[in-house]
Amino acid sequence: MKIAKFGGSSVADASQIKKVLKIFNEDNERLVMVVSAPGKRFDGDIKVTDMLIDLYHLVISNHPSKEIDEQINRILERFQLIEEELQFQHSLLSHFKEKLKFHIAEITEPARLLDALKSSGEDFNAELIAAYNTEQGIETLYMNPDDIGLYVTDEPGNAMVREESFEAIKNRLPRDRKVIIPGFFGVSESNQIVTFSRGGSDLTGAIVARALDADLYENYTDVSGIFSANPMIIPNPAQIEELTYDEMRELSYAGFNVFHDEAIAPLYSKGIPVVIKNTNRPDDSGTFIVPNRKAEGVVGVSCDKGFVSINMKKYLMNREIGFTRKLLSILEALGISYEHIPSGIDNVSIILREHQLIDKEGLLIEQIEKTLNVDQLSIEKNLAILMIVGEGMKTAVGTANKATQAFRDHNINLKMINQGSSEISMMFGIEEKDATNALKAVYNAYF
Ligand SMILES: Nc1ncnc2c1ncn2[C@@H]1O[C@H](COP(=O)(O)OP(=O)(O)O)[C@@H](O)[C@H]1O
Ligand SMILES: N[C@@H](CC(=O)OP(=O)(O)O)C(=O)O
Repeated sequence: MKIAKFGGSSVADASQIKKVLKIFNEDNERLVMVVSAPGKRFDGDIKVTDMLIDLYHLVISNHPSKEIDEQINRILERFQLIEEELQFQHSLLSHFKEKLKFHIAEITEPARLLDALKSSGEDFNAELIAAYNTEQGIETLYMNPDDIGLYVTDEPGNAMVREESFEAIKNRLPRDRKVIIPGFFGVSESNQIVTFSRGGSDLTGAIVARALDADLYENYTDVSGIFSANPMIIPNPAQIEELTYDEMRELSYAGFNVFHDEAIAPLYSKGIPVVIKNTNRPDDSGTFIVPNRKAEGVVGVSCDKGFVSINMKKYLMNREIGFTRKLLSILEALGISYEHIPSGIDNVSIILREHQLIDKEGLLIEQIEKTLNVDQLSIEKNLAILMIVGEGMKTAVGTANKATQAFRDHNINLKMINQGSSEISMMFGIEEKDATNALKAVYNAYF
């Protein structure tokens, strides 16, 4: 059995939806399909998820109801166009309008309202596509996360799957009919809609694949696989045939947003392979993501912005037992997670995503000063992290050389280097302003 997830670009309009349904219907192994909200149809278009977020802001800032209604209509027009172009007979538009109005009228807590509205793009699309497929003669069930038992933690906008979901989904999903599920959200213990982080429909697909012990998780998008670098920055980058789970996780975490960095986690224990494929060119072989592979050298280079480094220096830090534990306790108490901790004998830095510090920067600094008594403390913002990744790096000699030489040749100031113990990735901290040049220089050094 295969689980197929189709991203926003694959379900952005009627012609894309027809391609998607052709792929879904032509293979009986494809029992379950997960869909995103309609994405961008052209450069400059707005994703339905972003239109829903705008709707939330209008509601929450008490804009006149006329403006709120206009935004609701703009969102419904996307679905109306899809219905018209599909020549769909049983319009769902008034039902969708009622659902949006219901969320706005009933949900008072802002973070809850945001998640309920944000989830609606996926929810409406799944219901519409399932009804259309049924109308075309292929009985297709729409099942939402509540129906299938996709239970998540209660962290608005950043949910994680709860363990009991796998058993529930396995028991509740029928095997005798095609099913379409909206991606991107689950339900919490208190029965609230909670979304994953952005791009999270990939996670829904992975969760369903694990629950049904699928043979393959197919992730359809608008490119024919994963490239060695972001194609928006590097023209015609080399395509990757096969990646390991660990390589994918490292690369997607640091900027390969073609696949959500947390979507590998549910697949690990069962070793379910993933293939990234192109809805517009379904016969292209795509990129496989597998538990293990024979690897040589560097497979990909990625770069992501928006990092902060909190740098601490204290003379004889290496002799102070418990220093790092106290530091990590401060982060834990403030609910902050970190990405890297490069350190020296008398200094340590914590690398964080900048958004983690919203509303917490002052408190964090205060706590560090009060508890750790450091000699120097500074915050460096606007950092980018460039990663080179490849299982083959474990055995290759001189890998770092090429990158550092590329930085030197392009006059790029290297702020830090870190290699994890798994030796499949190397991280370079640079200034955000250098990110594009650095990626180009390092890509050319390896490929
Ligand atoms: N290394 C990479 N390989 C392939 N695509 C990449 C890579 N890095 C970034 N991308 C971008 O990811 C896009 C697909 O992801 P996304 O926009 O989330 O698609 P979808 O709408 O299918 O969810 C591609 O169009 C491409 O521009
Ligand atoms: N629609 C959501 C979730 C998602 O996964 O979308 P996509 O498959 O288009 O990346 C978002 O824009 O974040």
